This record gives sequence, structure tokens and C-alpha cells, in this order.
Amino acid sequence: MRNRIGAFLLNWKEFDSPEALAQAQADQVAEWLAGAIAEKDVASLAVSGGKTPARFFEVLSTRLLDWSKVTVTLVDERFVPPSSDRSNEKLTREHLLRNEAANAHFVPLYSEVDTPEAAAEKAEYRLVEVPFPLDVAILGMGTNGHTASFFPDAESLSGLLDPKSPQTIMAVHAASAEEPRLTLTLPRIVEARHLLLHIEGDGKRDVFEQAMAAGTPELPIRFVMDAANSEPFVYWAPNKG
Ligand SMILES: O=C(O)[C@H](O)[C@@H](O)[C@H](O)[C@H](O)COP(=O)(O)O
Repeated sequence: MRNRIGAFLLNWKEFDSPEALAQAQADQVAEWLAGAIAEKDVASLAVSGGKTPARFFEVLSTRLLDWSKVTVTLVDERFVPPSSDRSNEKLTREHLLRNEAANAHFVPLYSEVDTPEAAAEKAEYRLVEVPFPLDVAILGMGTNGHTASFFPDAESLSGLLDPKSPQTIMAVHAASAEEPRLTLTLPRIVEARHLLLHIEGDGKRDVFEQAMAAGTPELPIRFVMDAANSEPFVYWAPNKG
């Protein structure tokens, strides 16, 4: 269903429950990945972390496709070791890279170095293993309108949102983020062949609609949606309970 929010047309799909959303989103992403494999013999997927994606990851992990040809990476990462409960790598390994998807090739962003800047430098080289442009990028959104680690109060927000950034990954320092971050830059995200924003709850829906309806782009999610090469998909469900 295409939905007009402000002057913006996008593929808005809403579901009765997070469970129904997870099934439909896993079907859609599996279809996109299988299509890429059929076309190029490889596929690439970047996923976001946080609390929302676990259910979707678990359903996607069961989908039958040639996962050995899929490279999975992260849209962003907290600057914490993979043993930390805050780690998106930990979340992805525990909920997505299992079952059928255990055969995927995973490219994490974190390195055990002193600074997020040093970790970003190492990840810049490691990400050569990811066949960019991404076939699928899954975004989440915070209630402050951040997506990836593009926090509204990030010190280097203009660099993160630079559509011509030569970098693939950058370190992020933002007071509103619990820890320093590592994030793919805007061009690497918006060039994805399929971009899907996964949000749940009325609060995030309100923030998203306000961001998209604003006459002047303000929140990071709006800059990403505006810059998307492909028409973005938005999957929404009410919070359970
Ligand atoms: O590392 C992260 O936190 C994510 O990549 C981030 O962009 C996330 O998608 C939003 O913060 C929403 O997080 P929740 O799903 O926890 O609300």
C-alpha cells in the first residue's frame, strides 16, 4: 500500500501485531535476497540493532535460501565488545545467524581497539568483504528521529549525512547515545537496492509522520528517506500489550 505522508510517497505497510510484521518482513527480505542471488550469485544485507529487530531476525533465520551466498553486516554498532548485552553483533549472532542463516558470512563492525575512530578505520578495510551497494538495508528509528547512529546531537552529524561521503563507516559521539557508535554513512545506506524501515508503536509512528510531513527536513530519518535511491518501505505494527 503506498501512503502519502506530507509530499512523500512511500510503501507503508502496517500489521496487527509485531508477530505478523516479523513474518511478512522476513518473507519480503528473503525474496529480495533470493532475487539478488539469482541475478548476481551474491547478496548483501545490513541490519540495525536495538530492541525491535529480534523477532524479525528469528523468523528470517528460518527462511530457506542459499545463505552461503549472503553477506550480512550491521548498519551500526555500539562501541562495546560482542560479549556485551548492548552489542548489535551479539544480537545478530544470537537471533539471526542461526538455523538456515547460520551459513551466512557475517562482517562485524567492532574491533577491540582503544577508540571508536580506530575501530572505524579497521572496519573500513573489513567492509571490502561486503558487496556494496547493499541489496537490503534494514533501519530502525529512535523516538528522537535518529536512524542508524545518526543522532540529532551527534558531533559529526553533517559528515554522517553527507551524501557524497567517501567513507563507508564513521565513528559517532553523541550525548544522547549511551556509548560511542560506529555507523555506515548515509550514501552506503541510501544506495541500497531495497531500504526498509522497521518501527513499532504509536510513539515512533507519530515521530516518523511528523518528520516526513515537516516542510523543512530536520530529523535524521527524514534526510535518509529523502536521499533513498529506491522507494523506501516502512513496516509498522502497534506495540504489543
Ligand atoms: O544500535 C541501534 O540502536 C540501532 O541500530 C538504532 O538505529 C536503532 O534502530 C534505534 O535506536 C531503535 O532502537 P530500538 O529498536 O531499541 O527502539
